[in-house]
Amino acid sequence: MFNVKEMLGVYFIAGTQDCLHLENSAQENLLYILEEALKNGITCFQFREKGKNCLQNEREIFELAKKAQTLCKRYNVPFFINDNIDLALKLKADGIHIGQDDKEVCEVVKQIQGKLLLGLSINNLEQALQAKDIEGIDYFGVGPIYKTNSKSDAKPSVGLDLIKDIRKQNIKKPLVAIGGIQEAHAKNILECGCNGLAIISAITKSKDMEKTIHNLKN
Ligand SMILES: Cc1ncc(COP(=O)(O)OP(=O)(O)O)c(N)n1
Ligand SMILES: Cc1ncsc1CCOP(=O)(O)O
Ligand SMILES: [Mg+2]
Repeated sequence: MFNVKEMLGVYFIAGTQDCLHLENSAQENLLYILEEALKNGITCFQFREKGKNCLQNEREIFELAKKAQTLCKRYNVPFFINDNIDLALKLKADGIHIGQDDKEVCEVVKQIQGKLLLGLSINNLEQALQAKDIEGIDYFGVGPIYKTNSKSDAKPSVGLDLIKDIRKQNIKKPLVAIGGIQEAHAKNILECGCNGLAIISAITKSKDMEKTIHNLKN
């Protein structure tokens, strides 16, 4: 239903913990920022309720995710869940994103039975080589490319070399870069062979969403 390479273009990720800097409640802020981002052309959204100050109550998380999903549906933008496979299946999300420290990827492929698109985080070339032929993985999230303030347990940043190395190995999976990405980085990253940019703070903290998303796309 969605074209994966196109979907990765401007891939926005957020949860309430990323939206504490505005006036209203973090939940209202998240939905407000998400709708602004949708209006201005993000191509994918990942609901990632995680880290310091995130919601703890399962019911609240479910209800908020559902509201975010309804917004994404209105704009025909794919809706992903981070980490929580049960939540993604329950909501009939479009996709799930998992990392190297989450459930083993082949187990996830089996569990989701083709019902969800699947993204896997890649932090080094060995991981990419290991996962390159696994059917059912739709894309790799490669990074952190630069230093990030949005994930306290992020791995050391890898720079653009990892993207170049993955493409030099002729790995064909769609790639989205993540970690510390700002508008000014977009051109360089895409020229290294990435299909898109995954972003938290450059969007949640943007003072001009239209300009930010336009610059990330062009
Ligand atoms: C698109 C995308 N790429 C990478 C990540 C990071 O996933 P992970 O390494 O599992 O870390 P957490 O996000 O779960 O803290 C991502 N979420 N999305
Ligand atoms: C979830 C995640 N995984 C690797 S870096 C990162 C955070 C990206 O956030 P930002 O775009 O604010 O650096
Ligand atoms: Mg994870």
